[in-house]
Amino acid sequence: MKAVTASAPAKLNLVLQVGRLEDGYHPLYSIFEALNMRETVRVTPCAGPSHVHTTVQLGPGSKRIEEAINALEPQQNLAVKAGERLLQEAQKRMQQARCAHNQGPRSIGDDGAAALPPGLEFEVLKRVPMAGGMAGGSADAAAALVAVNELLGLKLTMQQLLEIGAELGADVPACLMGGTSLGLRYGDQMTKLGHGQTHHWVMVLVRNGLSTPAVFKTFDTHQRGREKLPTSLRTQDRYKALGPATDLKHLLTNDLQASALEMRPDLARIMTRINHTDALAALVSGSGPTIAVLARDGEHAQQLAQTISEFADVEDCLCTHGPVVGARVETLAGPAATEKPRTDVTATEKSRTDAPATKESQTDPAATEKPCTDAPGPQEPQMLTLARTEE
Ligand SMILES: C[C@](O)(CO)[C@H](O)COP(=O)(O)OP(=O)(O)OC[C@H]1O[C@@H](n2ccc(N)nc2=O)[C@H](O)[C@@H]1O
Ligand SMILES: Nc1ncnc2c1ncn2[C@@H]1O[C@H](COP(=O)(O)OP(=O)(O)OP(=O)(O)O)[C@@H](O)[C@H]1O
Repeated sequence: MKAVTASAPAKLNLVLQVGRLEDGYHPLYSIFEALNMRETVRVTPCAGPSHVHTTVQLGPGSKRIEEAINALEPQQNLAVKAGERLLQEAQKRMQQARCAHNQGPRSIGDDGAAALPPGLEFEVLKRVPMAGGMAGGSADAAAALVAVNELLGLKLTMQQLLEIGAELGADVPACLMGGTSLGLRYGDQMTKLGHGQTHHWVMVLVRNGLSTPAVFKTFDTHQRGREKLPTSLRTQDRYKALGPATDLKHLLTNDLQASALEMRPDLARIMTRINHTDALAALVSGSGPTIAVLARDGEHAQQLAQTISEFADVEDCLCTHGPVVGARVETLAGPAATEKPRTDVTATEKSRTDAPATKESQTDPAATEKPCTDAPGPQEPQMLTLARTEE
């Protein structure tokens, strides 16, 4: 059994409308755009229990984030959770095959060529900030699902992966699907919106993360939940989400923004200063604290990144764009993700004098961005109703 490497994108909620708390979760009406900031996960079978090592490529904060992620118990890491979930699925299938064939094949493959490994080794190359509101952990889970599906020859469809992904975290389906997508209910009822124009963003990073449950809690304290949410895509939203930046700027909405800004006065100050630049628009990304700034084009994004990176409390600015393809296999036996040279330095780092803001945010050579028209892998259904069923 060979190593498999897969990648998955970060997300930005172009629209995030939030309803009132129901059974521990808030219903949503959200339009996601997959960003060209990709997490890469390399999976190898191993003889012992599953384990994970993460390398972070994020400029100034990398070492700190690396330590925090590597300090997590393997079973708490979303990449491991996702991979183990599929390993269990493979074990279940093998058991069923054994019963059906009375001590039949030892593997999940029809030929019984290889036994299942006891565990999996994950090497994660992280380029999405931790607890930044861009679904970095969910992207790790999405990449791990696609990689382990391939490694174990499970042949699960996109629909099946989306169902499993939704059980792991609310943002995992968006990272699997990529492109521009609508998420209803808990973000688990997904529809792909088709092919949109490219949008250029500056992702403004600050030093400390924000906990998603904590932001939802503040939101509830102020009873900010909408009584009613749209139950299907609003036509005007589709055009704005897929259209040029000049139309998109009129769509951007985040119901969690007020709560995130309230919890973090530093963000509120940065937002005020951004509003005095010539950016088309700015909003908090998901539950924050990252702020997404919409630019006219790539050059404008670089200029904005240069300006904003000088603001107080801004740790770094990353230029990126979307929409891009969802989770996909990159190579069947490529070099370890962590062995790849950092050819993708991107950040406008305040502390770095030799790195002008002229490069795009990450593009792993193995994960080179392509327009989302070439979305590979399992077939994408148009409308998907996923695991979290109504009680
Ligand atoms: C805010 C968003 O990023 C918008 O895309 C997502 O809804 C959050 O996605 P996520 O981080 O993958 O969230 P999960 O890991 O599933 O949930 C973390 C916690 O956030 C809260 N949560 C999450 C999603 C949701 N629709 N309502 C919630 O109240 C719950 O307390 C939950 O226990
Ligand atoms: N592979 C992982 N990468 C990052 N965090 C992880 C991972 N696995 C588990 N976690 C836990 O999940 C928490 C949130 O991580 P993540 O980086 O996905 O936040 P986020 O980007 O704000 O998420 P979202 O936008 O989906 O709300 C972390 O604080 C960490 O404890």
